[in-house]
Amino acid sequence: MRIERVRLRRISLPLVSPFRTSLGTEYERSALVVQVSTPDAEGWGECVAGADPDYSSEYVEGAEDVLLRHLVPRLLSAETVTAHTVGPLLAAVKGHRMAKAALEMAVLDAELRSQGLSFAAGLGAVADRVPSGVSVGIMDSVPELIDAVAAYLAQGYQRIKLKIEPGWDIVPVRAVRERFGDDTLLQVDANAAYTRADTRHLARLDAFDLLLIEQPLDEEDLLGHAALARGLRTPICLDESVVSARSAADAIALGACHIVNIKPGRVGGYLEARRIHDLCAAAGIPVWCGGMLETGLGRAGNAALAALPNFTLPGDVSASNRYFATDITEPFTLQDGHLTVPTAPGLGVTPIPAALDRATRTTTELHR
Ligand SMILES: CC(=O)N[C@@H](Cc1ccc2ccccc2c1)C(=O)O
Ligand SMILES: [Mg+2]
Repeated sequence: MRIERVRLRRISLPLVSPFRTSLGTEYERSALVVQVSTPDAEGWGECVAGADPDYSSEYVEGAEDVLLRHLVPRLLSAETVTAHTVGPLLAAVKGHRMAKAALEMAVLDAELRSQGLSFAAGLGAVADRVPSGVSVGIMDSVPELIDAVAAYLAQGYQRIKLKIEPGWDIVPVRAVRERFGDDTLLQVDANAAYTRADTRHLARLDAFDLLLIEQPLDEEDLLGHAALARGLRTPICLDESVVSARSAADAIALGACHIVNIKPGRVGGYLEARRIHDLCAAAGIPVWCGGMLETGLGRAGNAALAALPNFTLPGDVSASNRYFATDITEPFTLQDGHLTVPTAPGLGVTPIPAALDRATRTTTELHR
């Protein structure tokens, strides 16, 4: 395909409720929507970088700058581009995986739409719906947490993930386990808030029969996670540490993780996400699809990815209304605890022009 024009929209969507993690509290989602125009089709992508470089080194202004200055020009000057050649075309630019992922996603969307193929068909989905889990933030009190979890379970969420940090871990996890019983699927996510010195403290979580503990230590501390894995019964899951298929292979070989949270934006795109899925399947490591407070665009791609065979644990692909009162696409809704995998060509969803315009703060476009 020949890329004629690329449009970047900085958008902002208010969150239905503040979302607090060990990284801080978010009140709105600032994101970047990428639109690629080719003679055959339009393609849509979403950059998952947050407002601040706290989850990873990327942040939305930086992503916008590297796209405009270094990434988009490389695609506009190429004679033809396919989703599989985006990675090699951009390889000379180091890092910036979330920015690259957004561009590859838009090219993949345009390519699949022009072929009349859905993301699910293109990626190799084997299910037409996926079980939906939910990520629950740190709250001001345990009673508030219990009320929030009760509401999500009533909506049908099949798995509860609690954000934890030092000072908010054992007590809230015990309260949720005791209030909602042993059959509730429960896991925690520390966003790297602990250190190796916390091993004995984190081992106290073994009492609560958790599915996993996600990213307890610093993203670069693979040996620390391997040592922690030897000190805990609860399986270790990595998120921030897994930035590519190579880093997934290294983490698994070092015994640093038993489970992987796959996020297409964090690893450079849906094609690398599938490589990690395949590598983990070969290694007997189950995976699940993480969330980055995506709009319906990223949510559509993630629902398709989560339908691949080794995604055997419920992911954080929640309904749109977990985060947004109004999405920029038709909302994803929970049906019997599942999200339906889109079947229309490409992502299967497109932004609703009025909603996209309302959320748009700035638009920049580059032509050939
Ligand atoms: C659903 C979930 O827990 N997501 C991330 C954390 C997270 C939380 C808030 C975010 C806000 C803006 C951008 C990225 C963000 C990532 C995680 O699994 O670790
Ligand atoms: Mg996480």
